[in-house]
Amino acid sequence: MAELLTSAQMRAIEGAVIDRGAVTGLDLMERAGQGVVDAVFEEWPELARSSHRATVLCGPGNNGGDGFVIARLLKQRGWEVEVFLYGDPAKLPPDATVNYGRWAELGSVSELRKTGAWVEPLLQADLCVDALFGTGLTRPFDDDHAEALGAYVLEAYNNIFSGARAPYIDRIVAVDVPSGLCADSGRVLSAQGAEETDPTKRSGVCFGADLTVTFHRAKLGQYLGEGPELCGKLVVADIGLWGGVTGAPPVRQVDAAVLRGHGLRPDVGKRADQHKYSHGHALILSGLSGKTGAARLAARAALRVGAGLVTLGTPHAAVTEVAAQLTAIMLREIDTPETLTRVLADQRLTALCLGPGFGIDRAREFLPCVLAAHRATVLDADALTALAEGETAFAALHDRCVLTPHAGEFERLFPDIAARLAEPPTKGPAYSKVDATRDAARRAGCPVLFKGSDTVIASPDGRCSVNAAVYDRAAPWLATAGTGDVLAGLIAGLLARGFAPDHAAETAAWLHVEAAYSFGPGLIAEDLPEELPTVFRTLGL
Ligand SMILES: NC(=O)C1=CN([C@@H]2O[C@H](COP(=O)(O)OP(=O)(O)OC[C@H]3O[C@@H](n4cnc5c(N)ncnc54)[C@H](OP(=O)(O)O)[C@@H]3O)[C@@H](O)[C@H]2O)[C@@H](O)CC1
Ligand SMILES: Nc1ncnc2c1ncn2[C@@H]1O[C@H](COP(=O)(O)OP(=O)(O)O)[C@@H](O)[C@H]1O
Ligand SMILES: [K+]
Repeated sequence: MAELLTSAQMRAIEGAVIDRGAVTGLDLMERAGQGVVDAVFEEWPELARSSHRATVLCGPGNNGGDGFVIARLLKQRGWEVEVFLYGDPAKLPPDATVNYGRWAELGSVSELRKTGAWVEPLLQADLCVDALFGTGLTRPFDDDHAEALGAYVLEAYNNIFSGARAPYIDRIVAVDVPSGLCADSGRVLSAQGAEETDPTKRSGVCFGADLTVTFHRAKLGQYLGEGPELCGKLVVADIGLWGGVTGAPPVRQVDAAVLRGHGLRPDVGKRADQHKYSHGHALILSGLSGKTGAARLAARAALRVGAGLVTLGTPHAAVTEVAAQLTAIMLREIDTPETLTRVLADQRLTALCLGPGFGIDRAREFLPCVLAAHRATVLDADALTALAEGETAFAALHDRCVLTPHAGEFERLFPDIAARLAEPPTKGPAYSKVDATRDAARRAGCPVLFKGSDTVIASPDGRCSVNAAVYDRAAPWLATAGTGDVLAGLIAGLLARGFAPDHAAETAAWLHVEAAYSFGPGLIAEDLPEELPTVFRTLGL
């Protein structure tokens, strides 16, 4: 299980190991610098074959200290290295001071001045090392030096509005975190209101990288928001630390191991002595004629993910349309909440899905009955919009529900939380999608799955995981109509099988991306359920 750390958690792990006397901060800094150099040569083997030119930008903290180590290690390999320091050498923290001194025996340190004397060497270098700020970033680039850097980065290199990257810096490696990016939130810190007085500050500035080498464990901000785009490629270097997060529940990255823990494995998956009712029965409520596709997608996904039976609850007027397109999925006429209540008397119906293509008016009408049934329930799409309208419905949510909002639905459901998340992040650590989803789950009293390429799943007790479709799992072709309906169906199918709501959400989110990734570009929502058998085979199920 991979934990994604906040800056504070990383500091605590480092502090605990140092306090035990097992290692010194100086050792860790040396290993960190070596880890970056190793990763650079792994990524760009051509740089390892002969000596080259590097420009190293060091900041005022230990991230800068790592930069001095890297400068020394490259110099010792015969590289031509120029080092610039942003800050006062007399104020460097102790380990960085030692490494400043060691570097000073080999080369000079220039001040990272407002005049931008460092820009030219940077452009001519074969490698630029960004060791300005790491996990200690507390505010945006905000003073004179930073202004020059900011203006340069903004104009020439990495304008986060346009996403434009400078074509002329060959290779940029970020030490730990791209400078300017908040390691906890994946957001670029920015000065509030600055754009009104100075156009160069109209947004946050971040030194986007081609390669980011982080230490011990990945940080949350490398998987959230703009983090993946700005990190480029992410490598985690082992620097000999151990131990995980204590106290608050850690944020986990959903992976195959997490899924096996949730029961998606051969021995407790499906056994030969079981029959279809052992695997539960999901009821997916369908919309009116012309809107039934979404529920059919969800139903297909529920069946493929292993629910023993799946029934589509269909309004009378849509029965012919739906029936014409079903085979293994069953159909039941459900026109009113009263009929639904009668249908739900059958306790073998183990999970419900309300929302996809359902219609907001009908969702408003059915929601109280669905919630009163106290069955494991996915609320998606129109059900979320209806839920956002009424305090009574919201209060009726129970811990067997799962909410699956995308950003727009999240904003309707939790306007104050969304507003906080939308505020410019002026201080580090900034409020993150993880914080927002945790707050939402606490308020709702049930797991919330907040969609996106950085999907976050949180439970009311603070447990939280990230299922990010980024780096080598990027599947941007998931952004196509109907994939959300498939996700809702996957969750419903897993709920029907008896998965706990948060486990169902995590498992479904992971399989969803895995199926998309396995299918590849050209994917449409219909393909997702059909790709599941391949994913299961790959998992050895
Ligand atoms: N933890 C570990 O296990 C290991 C950590 N290691 C390395 O240490 C790094 C963390 O070091 P760190 O804590 O010294 O923080 P860092 O990112 O260098 O910056 C802090 C300095 O910047 C300043 N500052 C902040 N924002 C600013 C701004 N906008 N503009 C101007 N100044 C600003 C801030 O000032 P202050 O907020 O105090 O005023 C402070 O002086 C970590 O990322 C990794 O690379 C490895 O060596 C080995 C193992
Ligand atoms: N760029 C992306 N990378 C990975 N997954 C994405 C991306 N964009 C959207 N998704 C996923 O696709 C699904 C879209 O769901 P949703 O917004 O409800 O769409 P729809 O209502 O059309 O089904 C979500 O699971 C979301 O996490
Ligand atoms: K950095």
